[in-house]
Amino acid sequence: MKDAYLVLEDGSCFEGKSFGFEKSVFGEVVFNTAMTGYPESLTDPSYEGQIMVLTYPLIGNYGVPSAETCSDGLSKFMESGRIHAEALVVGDYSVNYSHWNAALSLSDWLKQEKIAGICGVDTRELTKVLRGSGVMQGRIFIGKPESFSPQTEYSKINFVDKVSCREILKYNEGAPKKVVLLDCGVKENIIRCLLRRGVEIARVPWNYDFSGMDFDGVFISNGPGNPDMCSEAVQNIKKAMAKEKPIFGICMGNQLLAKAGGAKVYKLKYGHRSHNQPVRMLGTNRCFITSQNHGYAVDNSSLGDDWEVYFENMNDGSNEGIRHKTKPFFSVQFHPEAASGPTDTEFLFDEFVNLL
Ligand SMILES: NC(=O)CC[C@H](N)C(=O)O
Repeated sequence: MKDAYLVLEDGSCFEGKSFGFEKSVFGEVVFNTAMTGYPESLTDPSYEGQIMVLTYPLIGNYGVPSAETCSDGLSKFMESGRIHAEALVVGDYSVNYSHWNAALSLSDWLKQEKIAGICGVDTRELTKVLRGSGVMQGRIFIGKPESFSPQTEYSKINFVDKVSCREILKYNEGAPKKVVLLDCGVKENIIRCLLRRGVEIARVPWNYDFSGMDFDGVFISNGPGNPDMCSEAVQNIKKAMAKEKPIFGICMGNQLLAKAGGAKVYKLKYGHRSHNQPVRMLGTNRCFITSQNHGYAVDNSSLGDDWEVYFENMNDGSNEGIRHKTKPFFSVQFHPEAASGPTDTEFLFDEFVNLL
């Protein structure tokens, strides 16, 4: 294994060994504290442009499932057709793996997908740096480290345009209820969750003006990067709101619906990326443990009078969802589809489909 380094924009340097594809890449360095789920997280399009650091020390021990797809083109086990993270940074890489569903090792998968990976890094120490200073950009070097200063700002790149579908894709055609799915980089388990509830889906590109389509409801997906880069989507969501049909959004979908309702988003210091984020449904004592992956959040103080906070994060009080006071529009910042993570909030898909 070659020596490999992660150099952060503040100059800190972490040394490890390359266990993935040998290439120098850069990205926004973010940490995820989940204990499992690296196949799903790596293929989550919301990680486009980011270097993923896993704090759980033992990674790779259950291998990676196969990339096989179903007849509708959706992946059987992954969240999209490829790895989206720019690189993976772990503590102990487990060379031996064992799982009923494993098809190959994590190392072989990274090499096959041409994604850099470093192991042997004290990822908890690295996480303390990111928690202290906030997320920052970093670069992976193979062989010997150099100094690094980012050329482009993460927040100025339209990553959604890189991961959204290019043409309309239909699923379960002919079903009685039709959902337009605005694809900002949708995780495939969201599509599976909707299909299990018997709806037809028209998956449209992130900037497609779907307002003239025939639909019973709109779903706004998760997606990478800064929601302020998606103003075309916000305009089209505003047009859809005028029709007063049900709208449900997840993660980026929460941020875009909030923006369409006139609210603002801001960047969190180091985001929420884990399987154990506690959220409370406002106005109740119902708490749920949720799976999350986001760096931006809706500013509650900017919500208009027609809107209310639906969920709040019990760690830091930040917004975890919004709801219109009189119309069937709601969205959440966490991931009710899980994949990976707890499934406590999957009932939100039922609420959406029941409204159609
Ligand atoms: N998973 C997501 O949809 C993330 C939304 C947005 N890119 C953020 O980081 O906040």
